[in-house]
Amino acid sequence: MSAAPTSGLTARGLVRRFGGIAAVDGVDLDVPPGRITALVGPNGAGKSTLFDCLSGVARPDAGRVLLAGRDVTRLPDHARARLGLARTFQQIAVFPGLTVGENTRLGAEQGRGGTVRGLLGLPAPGAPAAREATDRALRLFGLDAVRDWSADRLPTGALRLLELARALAASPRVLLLDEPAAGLDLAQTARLGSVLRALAAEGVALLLVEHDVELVARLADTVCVMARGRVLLNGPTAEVLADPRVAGAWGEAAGAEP
Ligand SMILES: Nc1ncnc2c1ncn2[C@@H]1O[C@H](COP(=O)(O)OP(=O)(O)OP(=O)(O)O)[C@@H](O)[C@H]1O
Repeated sequence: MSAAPTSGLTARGLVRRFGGIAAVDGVDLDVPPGRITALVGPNGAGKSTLFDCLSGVARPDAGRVLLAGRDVTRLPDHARARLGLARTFQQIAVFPGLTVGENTRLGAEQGRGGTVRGLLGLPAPGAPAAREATDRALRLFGLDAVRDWSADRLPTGALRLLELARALAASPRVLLLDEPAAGLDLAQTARLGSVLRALAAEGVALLLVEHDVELVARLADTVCVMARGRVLLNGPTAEVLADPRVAGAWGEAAGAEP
């Protein structure tokens, strides 16, 4: 087991059971700052359940989650969000009655500005900082032209980008993305890729669940392959993708023994 990094996100010995089934079964994972880590594996491998444990949507039955070196295992999702962890979901979740700009602004207001600054004894970030974070997120995802549209007018791809913009507006230090390219066209996927690389270059720690092999090969620094609740392989992208147990198809990992 590697030493716990002082920043980014770390999981040690995570277990999450549903009845008699361990959906996550003793997972160790490091999501370091400045890197893109991809989490892959066949349907039912436990990827979303692991995301739930990391983001605080679910409480693990055993193990620990560290955010920037701090044990957050018992903190709920909103408290982790204020400490710098943002997450998107497989099912797109935006507020349809609000505009694109208002949805994005919610991310800026729920993000780490408030509590982290508060803990440091600094004043709350205030409207200008939130506006700046909102504007930047909208610009990066090409949504400025539709910022006054009601979110329910957006097609699926743009809705996905809006969810990403809202997560980004929180100025996270750790960003968990559950199938961020689902529903995106080629141009939107390319935009997503360049935004994620830019965030990594700024020092954000990124973890993404992604089924698109080419996107993972192009973007990820490290790939973690899960099967049946366990980590089957974890290492540099090229090495993992060349491993015969993965063989170019995530689904085949299901049949391989660790
Ligand atoms: N709320 C739940 N109640 C009972 N079993 C669950 C629940 N959520 C997940 N599971 C089970 O846990 C296991 C892991 O599911 P999970 O959704 O985490 O896998 P996944 O890798 O994200 O799959 P997919 O790629 O299809 O999203 C599966 O066997 C699933 O049926």
